[in-house]
Amino acid sequence: MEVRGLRKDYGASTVVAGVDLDIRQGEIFALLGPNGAGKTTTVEILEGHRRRTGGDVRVLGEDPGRAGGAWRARIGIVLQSASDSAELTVAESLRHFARYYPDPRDPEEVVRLVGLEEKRNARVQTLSGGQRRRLDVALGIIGRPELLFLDEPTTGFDPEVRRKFWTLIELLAAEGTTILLTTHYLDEAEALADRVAVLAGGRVVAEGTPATLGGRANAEATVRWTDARGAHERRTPRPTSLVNELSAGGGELGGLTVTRPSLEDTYLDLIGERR
Ligand SMILES: Nc1ncnc2c1ncn2[C@@H]1O[C@H](COP(=O)(O)OP(=O)(O)OP(=O)(O)O)[C@@H](O)[C@H]1O
Repeated sequence: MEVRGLRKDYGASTVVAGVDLDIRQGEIFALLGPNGAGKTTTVEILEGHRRRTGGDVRVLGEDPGRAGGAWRARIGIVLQSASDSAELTVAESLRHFARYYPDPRDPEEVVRLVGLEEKRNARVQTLSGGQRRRLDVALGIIGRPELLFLDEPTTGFDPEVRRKFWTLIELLAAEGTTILLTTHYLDEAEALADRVAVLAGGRVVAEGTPATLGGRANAEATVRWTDARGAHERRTPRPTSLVNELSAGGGELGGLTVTRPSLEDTYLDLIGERR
């Protein structure tokens, strides 16, 4: 997927202001950013659900603004709020949507993948919020997409289900599915994404692997330790030297920790919100 100079205006206000992205096949890419940053707008343009004001976009080799049904069958979409087929059961809706695709997954397999076996015969309207979201994910992957868009996929998931969902996403990526997800959970981005981009005010303010984003890997570290005089904390760009110095006498340093900024610290710095 290649995006160059993507722009979206609503009247006089520009909500996407020149975004460039390259997402490789089989990659898990996370789009981060505060509310209103332009994530959903960007993703909806890439899905062909919204017109752009400017820029070049190629998704699976085609312009989503012009692509037809064959292209659409190659992508899977999980929106923030899904359309409803509340009268059907879980298994029925999966069978129903499978018919739209040339090479769908087996609906029973998909029920298992998202952990809805016990609810396979339940009507959609009786599902809990988190179960409903799992069905959304199931519907997003039923067509065996080459590219899967996930807009805040795990909102409302309990911790165990979130972990299972991460495993599912990793499985799909291992099969070669390209995944673009938006999320407000930085632990999710850190666990899943090969690369992340931070969007703020309609611009990409940083891009990289979760480990190196915003110079994180080489950022100033905080060294903490405790001795007879109490607890100490020092920030330094060269923590190894400091620890060497402190332990020169050969003694153990009590409670020694060396920490770099977390992805969340880095993210908050990037969007200008760090306390
Ligand atoms: N149809 C529309 N008309 C006018 N403004 C819009 C429209 N859709 C979105 N916007 C504005 O565009 C900006 C970006 O919205 P968008 O939904 O892309 O943000 P987001 O990064 O996905 O936010 P969130 O994290 O809250 O989902 C917001 O200021 C929003 O109010």
